[in-house]
Amino acid sequence: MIEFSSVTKQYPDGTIAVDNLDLHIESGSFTVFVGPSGCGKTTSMRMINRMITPTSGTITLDGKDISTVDPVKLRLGIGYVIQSAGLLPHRSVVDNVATVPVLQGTSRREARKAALEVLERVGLDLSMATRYPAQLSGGQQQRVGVARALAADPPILLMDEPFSAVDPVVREDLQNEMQRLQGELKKTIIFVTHDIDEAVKLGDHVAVFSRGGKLEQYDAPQRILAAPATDFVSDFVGRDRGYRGLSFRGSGAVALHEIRTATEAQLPELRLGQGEWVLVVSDAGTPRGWIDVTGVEAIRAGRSVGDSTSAGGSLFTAGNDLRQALDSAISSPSGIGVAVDAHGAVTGGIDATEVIEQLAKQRKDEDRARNEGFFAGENANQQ
Ligand SMILES: Nc1ncnc2c1ncn2[C@@H]1O[C@H](COP(=O)(O)OP(=O)(O)OP(=O)(O)O)[C@@H](O)[C@H]1O
Repeated sequence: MIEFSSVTKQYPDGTIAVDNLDLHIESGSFTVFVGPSGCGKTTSMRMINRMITPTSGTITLDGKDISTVDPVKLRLGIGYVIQSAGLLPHRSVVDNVATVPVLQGTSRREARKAALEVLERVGLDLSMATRYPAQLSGGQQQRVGVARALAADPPILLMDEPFSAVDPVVREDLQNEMQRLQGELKKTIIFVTHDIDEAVKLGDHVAVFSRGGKLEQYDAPQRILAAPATDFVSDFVGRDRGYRGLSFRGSGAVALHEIRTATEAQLPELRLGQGEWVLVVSDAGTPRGWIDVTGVEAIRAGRSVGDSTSAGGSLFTAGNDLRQALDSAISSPSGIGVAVDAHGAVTGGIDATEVIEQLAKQRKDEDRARNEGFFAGENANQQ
């Protein structure tokens, strides 16, 4: 457990980077510090491993004031990942990861063996292990950065904008990997980002800071989206926060309906009315695209299947969240979102109104549960 008590950091030029911060971080939690540039996220994080010293206030780690702990010893228990990965350019990937364990006295052979295991754990192909950092992509370097921070198995991991320098697709991969890793490792992670989407995706707790180092809200991500505590938070999380909040709602209870499908071989024989759509599938049942009456006529006139079908929308898997289900429906040319199984085969469809009905039902159930809780509490008080 990490506890900030009335922590302020004022730099010598008078800048107040962190203003009277009180924060309680549970062991094993994934806490994200989010806010605009210059709001004191990095300063707050670096005070935890004593790279920066608070001007006033105390930080305790499992009840012990960290200002009384030798910084070198303290940092042995705190992994640190930064945006540029910070790898040593003249050491191979495996030796970069083995650096800290070797410094701690592990033999080079043992440390390398362990390093390979950690590299595998963060999803890096082991053929990269003998390369030098410059021979890796940005995303691969970040994986090595995470592996290096994990190599000494520290209970705490500090991550300062680790994924902000890579493209959006790689970034999503790294975020998913991080979620998977945390599911396995259960470290105490403090993660800094200025991207609210990243914050609510990764964090089980999110701390929103505003300029001047003020903590505006510290809450579960769904609460940050559903009930912003201040105007600042409401502006910061953005206008489509309601839509983004759908990602915290499971789609499991939405019944899928059957979708009319056809394989390429069946297309010339299709009889469709105006406004009707059929999903073209491979022999294995995976979606290829949508076709309507105009497309079928084009095929009969000799056009290729590719030229006669409309590309499908996004896909979702039963059990994914409502945001994915809704996105699938509204991005689909037919208005029907396509659900697939783990092998990519179509399992059914959903339209946007069904998603919204499910949302309304979940909210009604929540209201009922809240009211029942409230009246139960009231009765208890009367007794
Ligand atoms: N060494 C320093 N001396 C003076 N001011 C500093 C120093 N380091 C940071 N600051 C200032 O303190 C404030 C908080 O900086 P900090 O880096 O903690 O913010 P941040 O939220 O992490 O920003 P970013 O997202 O841009 O990294 C900023 O106004 C910054 O200019």
